[in-house]
Amino acid sequence: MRKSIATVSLSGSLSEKLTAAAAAGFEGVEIFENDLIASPLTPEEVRARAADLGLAVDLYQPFRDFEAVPDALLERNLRRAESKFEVMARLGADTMLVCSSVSPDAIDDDGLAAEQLNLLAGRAERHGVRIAYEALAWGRHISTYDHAWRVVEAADHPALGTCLDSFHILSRASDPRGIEDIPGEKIFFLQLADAPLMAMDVLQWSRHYRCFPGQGGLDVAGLLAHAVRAGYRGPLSLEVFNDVFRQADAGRTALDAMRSLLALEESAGLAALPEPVVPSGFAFAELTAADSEPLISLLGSLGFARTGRHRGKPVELWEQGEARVLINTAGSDRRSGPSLAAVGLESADPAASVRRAETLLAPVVPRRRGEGEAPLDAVAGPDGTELFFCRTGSPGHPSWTDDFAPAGAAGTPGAPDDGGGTGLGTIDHVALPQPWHHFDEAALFYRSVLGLKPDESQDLADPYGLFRSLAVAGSGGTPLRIALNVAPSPEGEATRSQHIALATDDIVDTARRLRDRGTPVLPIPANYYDDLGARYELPAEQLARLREFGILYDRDGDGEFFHFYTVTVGRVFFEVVQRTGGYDGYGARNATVRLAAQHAAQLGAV
Ligand SMILES: O=C(O)c1ccc(O)c(O)c1
Ligand SMILES: [Mg+2]
Repeated sequence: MRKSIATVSLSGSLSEKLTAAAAAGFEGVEIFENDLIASPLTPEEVRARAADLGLAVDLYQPFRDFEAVPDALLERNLRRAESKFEVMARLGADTMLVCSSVSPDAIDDDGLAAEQLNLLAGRAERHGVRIAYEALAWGRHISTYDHAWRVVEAADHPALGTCLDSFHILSRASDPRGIEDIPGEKIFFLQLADAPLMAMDVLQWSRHYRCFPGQGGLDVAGLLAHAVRAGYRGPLSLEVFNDVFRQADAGRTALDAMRSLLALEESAGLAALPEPVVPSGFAFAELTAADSEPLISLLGSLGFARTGRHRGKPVELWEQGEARVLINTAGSDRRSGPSLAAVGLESADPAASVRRAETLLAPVVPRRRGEGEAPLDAVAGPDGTELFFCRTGSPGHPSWTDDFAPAGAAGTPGAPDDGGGTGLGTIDHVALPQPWHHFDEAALFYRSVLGLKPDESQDLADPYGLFRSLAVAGSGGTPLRIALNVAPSPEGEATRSQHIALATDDIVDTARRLRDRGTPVLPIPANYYDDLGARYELPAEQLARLREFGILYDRDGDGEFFHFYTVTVGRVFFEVVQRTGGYDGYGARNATVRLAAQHAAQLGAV
């Protein structure tokens, strides 16, 4: 369907908003009145600018506080409307949004509201304009979509229809099935917005926390399907009031918005996109380091062995069990230290993974491929992490591992025969910090592009601010898991630490081996274990082991989670985890202790 966006959803000047919307592929815009009033461009110039960009002005909005007023006010309101119709003619807009009145002057009388809306529609018709009447969730007397429709139906004018807005409908938990009782041609406009589920005043919720469909907790796809079944064929228009988007780059927000609409059409059964290929696990995690010594020393102490060297690039492969880490010493910044630059995702069909990603506007990473090297396709995630689609060691398919020549000499640290591993077998998850103003974008990206399912998002206390985290995961017994987070730092900049979590079947055994090998582990305060003893009836012996090795603990039903951390090198640290009994989380309740311990360790190091 045709895709539009309200200018209120994007940052910048009106002209910047139009440019961003067009660049992302939108076909129309809703012009928000304040954006026009604040613009130095005349309505004619806005119209010409939009036309040059291939954008139609689908809606002029909003006109407020019109209906059900005493006679004296009615005349004034009609005059006000006339002057807006003139502006609309200059803009080339043919539909005006009128939102339900919030004015104390409005009278609680549906008959009067209908009568006056009929008058307004008559005036509009003479200007070639249609009126789309929308119930604001906080309207004074009319606040639900079905009520607004009853009034529109009673007003019975061809130039009057209704505007449905998913936020107003779903925020009030109205039953959207009633949309199908409205004749499609009387739904003049459809505005789409999602929002995180929050218990708060609905006006504040609407004006500050709306987000693009797929980024919140409302069933926008279900609502859209009802509107289409009712016969609605007009634009799908995003109207998102959001404090973060107001500050973010408009071009980037517009792309995020378009990705949201593409995924929404798919969810509502209106369009078929290339199927997502849900990654089944991690092929590798790639760390870049100009000086790889500290990293090599840490990986070696974790029991990893250097098993391969890339045939064409300064990249080493380190392995333990099925956990693979690449160390790339080319072109990275010496000052920032080691960082996680890429992850390999196991895909049953890498080419199909890329097709899906491209369709959803993920930037494809240009790839220089040496002669005879396996094809390796990557897209960039919202934080810049490269995501490679891999099919590792599958007979009959090229594998990225073929590009590595065996490495490692007996007797050197990290050589395959240096005494064996420490029980670490796979990458359990990776944690990727996100820029704070792209957090919602990241959630939608991983969900739509990779077909991962988001968990509930968590807001946790960090000693110096708020730590926000959202996990996304695939399916199956050992699903691919990625934790997205935003953390503050004392300098006010987001903490950019990334981590790789490695799984063991016996965490105490692994911890003991690591201690023997001198692996630097993050110390956990004794108070934590006193509290753990009070909260859970853990056997004294077990509690003592946890305390001894700095292991954190969480429980969910019958499932248990044990985990501890290494120190941080550059931007990166490792976590060791053990899951039992179907535990599906990440030990979020321990994050506050972990973050405090990391801040303390950092201060200690300074
Ligand atoms: O918050 C508002 O005032 C407002 C205005 C116009 C809309 O379409 C809307 O949904 C909300
Ligand atoms: Mg609206």
